[in-house]
Amino acid sequence: MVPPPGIPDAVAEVNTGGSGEWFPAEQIRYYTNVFLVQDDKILLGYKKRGLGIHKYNGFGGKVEPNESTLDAAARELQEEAGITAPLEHVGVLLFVVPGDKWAHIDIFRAMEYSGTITESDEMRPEWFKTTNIPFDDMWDADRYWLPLLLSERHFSGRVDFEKQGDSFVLKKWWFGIHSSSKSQGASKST
Ligand SMILES: Nc1nc2c([nH]c(=O)n2[C@H]2C[C@H](O)[C@@H](COP(=O)(O)OP(=O)(O)OP(=O)(O)O)O2)c(=O)[nH]1
Repeated sequence: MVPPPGIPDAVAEVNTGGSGEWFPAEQIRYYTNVFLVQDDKILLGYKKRGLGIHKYNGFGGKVEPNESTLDAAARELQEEAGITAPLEHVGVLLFVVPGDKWAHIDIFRAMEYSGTITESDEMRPEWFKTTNIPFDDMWDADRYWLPLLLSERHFSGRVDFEKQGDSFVLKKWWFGIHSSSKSQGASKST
C-alpha cells in the first residue's frame, strides 16, 4: 500500500491496519521522544501529568521556538529523567487527532547515559526488560513501532486517533522502514 499523507514515498510498509479515510491535514507541531536502551532493558517513564497521563512512554515534549529537534530531545531527557545521553535519530511518528495540530514526533534512541536517573514532576522512570514492555499501559500503536526501534531499524509511521471523552481511540496506523537501517542527527523534515 502507498504510504499515507505525511510519510515519504520511499518508506517500505511493514505494518498497517484500521479502517476509513486518513484524517485531513492540519498544522504541524514538533515533539521529541527519547528511549534509553541498555542490554536487554529499556527505560520508560510513567507520565504523571498532561498528554498521555498514566501511560508509560519515552522522555520528550514540545520543541520550543528557535530550538533544534536534537536540543529539544536532550533538554526534555534532562528535565524529565535527570540524565544526558548521545542521541541517535531513529524514527518519525505522525500523531494525528482531528481538530488538533498534527504532532510530528522525532524519535531518538540512546544506548548509554551520564548522570543519575531521577524522578521529575512529569515522569517516574522505570526499567523494563525488552521482553516485558508494558504495551497495554502505553499509547495504543506503540506496540507496532517500538520493536523497530529495538531492532535498530529507521522507521516512519502515522497513527490516527479519535478523541472520545478523555480517551484516545486508535482508528488507523501505518509503519514502514527506510532502506538504510540507521540515521544520524535530527531533522524537522525527515
Ligand atoms: N510513544 C508515543 N508518544 C507519543 C504519542 N503521541 C504523543 O504525543 N506522544 C509523545 C510526544 C511527546 O514526547 C509527548 C507529549 O508531550 P508533552 O505534552 O508531555 O509535552 P511537554 O513536556 O512539552 O508538555 P508540557 O511541559 O507543556 O506539559 O507524548 C504516541 O502515540 N506514542
